[in-house]
Amino acid sequence: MPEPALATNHGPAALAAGSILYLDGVSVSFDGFKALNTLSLVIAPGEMRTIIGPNGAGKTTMMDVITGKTRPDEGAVLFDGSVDLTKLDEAAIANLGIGRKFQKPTVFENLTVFENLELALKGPRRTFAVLLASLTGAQRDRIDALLATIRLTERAQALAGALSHGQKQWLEIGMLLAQEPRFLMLDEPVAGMTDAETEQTADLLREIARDRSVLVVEHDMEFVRALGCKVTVLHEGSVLAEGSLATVQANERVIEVYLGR
Ligand SMILES: Nc1ncnc2c1ncn2[C@@H]1O[C@H](COP(=O)(O)OP(=O)(O)OP(=O)(O)O)[C@@H](O)[C@H]1O
Repeated sequence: MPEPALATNHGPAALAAGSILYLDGVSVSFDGFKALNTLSLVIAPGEMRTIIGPNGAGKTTMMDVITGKTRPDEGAVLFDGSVDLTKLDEAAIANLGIGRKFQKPTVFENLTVFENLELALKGPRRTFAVLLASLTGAQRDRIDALLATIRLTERAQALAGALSHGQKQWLEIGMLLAQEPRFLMLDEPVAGMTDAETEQTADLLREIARDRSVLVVEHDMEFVRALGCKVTVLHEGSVLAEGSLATVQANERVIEVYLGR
């Protein structure tokens, strides 16, 4: 039998094969302005990655492309090595196990913390009728585990509306985790949090990244440092630098972009 044509360990196909998320040469234009400009990025299974970059660098557009909200003009966007996300709608992409947390928490303020998680649990009936049906022991255990992960065990019966801003963010992370995502994106999760909450959020994210890939878009450099993962710097829709936080902070081009020189 002849050898397969792609019997190389180096080409794009090989890079994509071992990845959870693979972006190659992705461009998006709005009225001729390139919000993403041949962006390439590879995230490994189980990896946590932070994306930083000045305002307008393309971070939101990149997440919109991954979740199917925005279609790229060109380029490859593959999930799990081979699933072409540019061919799927937002619901299908969410069903693949790609979760996204927006900056502002969106929890049901008039329900308890427990009920919010109950609603979010993976299942065929994600409606309020779920709250009337009794929980199985396994579902109850799952909610208890989620409460522990998001540090809200003590607040399980509190109304979500009574939580602090940081706790609301954790609850929403718990609601996303309830859907068992394989790849979770978070947009500035610690904006508006106290220092103590920010520190706990870094611990929380490191914990959840043990079982899934996590991408964090962030401006808070202390938080980025606490996450301790590889950092990608976006600028004008492309990758400007990539590496440890110390490496990218020492990069001349990164310094120029951030200081506006
Ligand atoms: N729907 C749109 N129509 C026109 N221009 C857009 C649209 N969405 C984004 N842009 C432009 O594309 C560029 C990249 O925007 P994007 O929101 O992706 O950047 P960002 O890195 O998320 O910035 P920020 O940190 O401010 O949120 C910006 O110049 C923005 O004005």
